[in-house]
Amino acid sequence: MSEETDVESKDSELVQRFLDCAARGDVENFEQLLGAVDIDVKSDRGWTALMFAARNGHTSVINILVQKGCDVNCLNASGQTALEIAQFWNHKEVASILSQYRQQLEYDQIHNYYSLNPLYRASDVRKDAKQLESAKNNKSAKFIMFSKLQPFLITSEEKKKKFKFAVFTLDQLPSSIRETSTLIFLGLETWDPVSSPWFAVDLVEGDHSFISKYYPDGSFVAPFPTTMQMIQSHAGLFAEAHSILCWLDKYRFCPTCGSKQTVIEGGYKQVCNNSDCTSHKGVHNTCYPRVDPSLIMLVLSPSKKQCLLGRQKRFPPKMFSCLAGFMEPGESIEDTCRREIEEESGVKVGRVDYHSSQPWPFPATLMLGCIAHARTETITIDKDELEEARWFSRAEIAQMLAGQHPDGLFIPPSQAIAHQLIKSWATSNSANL
Ligand SMILES: NC(=O)c1ccc[n+]([C@@H]2O[C@H](COP(=O)([O-])OP(=O)(O)OC[C@H]3O[C@@H](n4cnc5c(N)ncnc54)[C@H](O)[C@@H]3O)[C@@H](O)[C@H]2O)c1
Ligand SMILES: [Mg+2]
Ligand SMILES: [Mg+2]
Ligand SMILES: [Mg+2]
Ligand SMILES: [Zn+2]
Repeated sequence: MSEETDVESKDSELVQRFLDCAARGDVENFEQLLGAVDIDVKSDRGWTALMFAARNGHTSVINILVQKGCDVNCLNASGQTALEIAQFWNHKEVASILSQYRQQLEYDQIHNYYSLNPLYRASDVRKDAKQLESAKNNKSAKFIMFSKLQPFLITSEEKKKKFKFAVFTLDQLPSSIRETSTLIFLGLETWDPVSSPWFAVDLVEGDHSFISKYYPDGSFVAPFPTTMQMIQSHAGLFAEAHSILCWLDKYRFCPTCGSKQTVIEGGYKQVCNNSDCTSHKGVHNTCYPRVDPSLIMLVLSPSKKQCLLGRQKRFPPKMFSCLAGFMEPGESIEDTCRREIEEESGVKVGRVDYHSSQPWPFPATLMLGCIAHARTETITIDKDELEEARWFSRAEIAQMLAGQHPDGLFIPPSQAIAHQLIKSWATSNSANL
């Protein structure tokens, strides 16, 4: 047996034991295996530990898994969730726990990567200087670190090959850091005003040895593409923190009069220090963080049998994706979608249906995902934007999704909304699509 297959078989043995402990409700052995395998690892039939525990009504295993941040929404090969399994086998207590999590995640909606931020943003707390100050001194406050717009990440022990933030507590944070750094108020853990507040710390130059003291294996990383491999809840925290920090970094001076600004409201607002500045009068949106709406669309052919994908020059070779473009002032979602498709491909679009959205925090794009229904088929590409664009059949998309396209063509990974748009069409039975 080669070394590699040896490692693989040890891994699969661990996975088997892990799933087996979940199925039997063997909490003691299950907890011991938690750090050794991916918490969402699946059996051959696509069953996770959560599903096995749900099948047999093991409430204690379910509680451990949900608290560790397992994927509650995941589907097995028959398309069932753990909640549906618990309901089917009439395990009421398990079903009640899982449905609470389902509500928290507003699970019936599609949640794209970077959008699962678990915090309550509590704008009332950040707007009240007194409450904000007491949140900063709350003994249960949590702090995540950034330096020069790079997040400080560690590998996740629950989900192998994934990253997460190193989370610091108040007593681990040198008081000098709190005085010199900007603290971004990210939100509270629950609606309860006394629950743990979370902050992102933008570290300035200086002695950061406290970081490596607590997390010697962590590092500051370039956000893209590493943050595409984070546990989902932390990807949501990253999206919030990174967009705000990029805004504070680039908009230091008042856009109205050019004076220096002061950061208030936990990083969510900047005020101009010039008392004569007109930004102090009336409603001014220049002092709030920006979000740039952008459309991304899967265009379906008039027969609905094909979809349109394109390649930008900067894409990795053989990757095709949905067409996309920024919204311009005074446009509706539908207007932007029709204009960008016609500009980039020459295809004329009729109806536009909204699908789902995704924060794209590089620095602050909001991707609005749509299904667009083409009225014409002829393609004339805009060479500045695209290298190639063509129609793909459902069968060809299925090959790309499975990584089995004969020419090696592929689509972006599941974390990209483009992937979700393409997949939902390729796997849908709806006559409308
Ligand atoms: N997730 C995906 O699969 C996927 C695929 C394609 C594009 N995208 C994203 O969609 C977004 C828009 O797509 P695009 O680049 O094709 O847009 P686009 O087709 O509008 O062309 C980009 C050009 O738009 C202009 N522009 C107008 N407003 C802008 C703004 N607010 N910020 C930056 N540039 C602006 C710039 O000149 C830029 O070069 C980008 O953020 C891109 O990263 C995502
Ligand atoms: Mg364009
Ligand atoms: Mg474009
Ligand atoms: Mg454009
Ligand atoms: Zn000003």
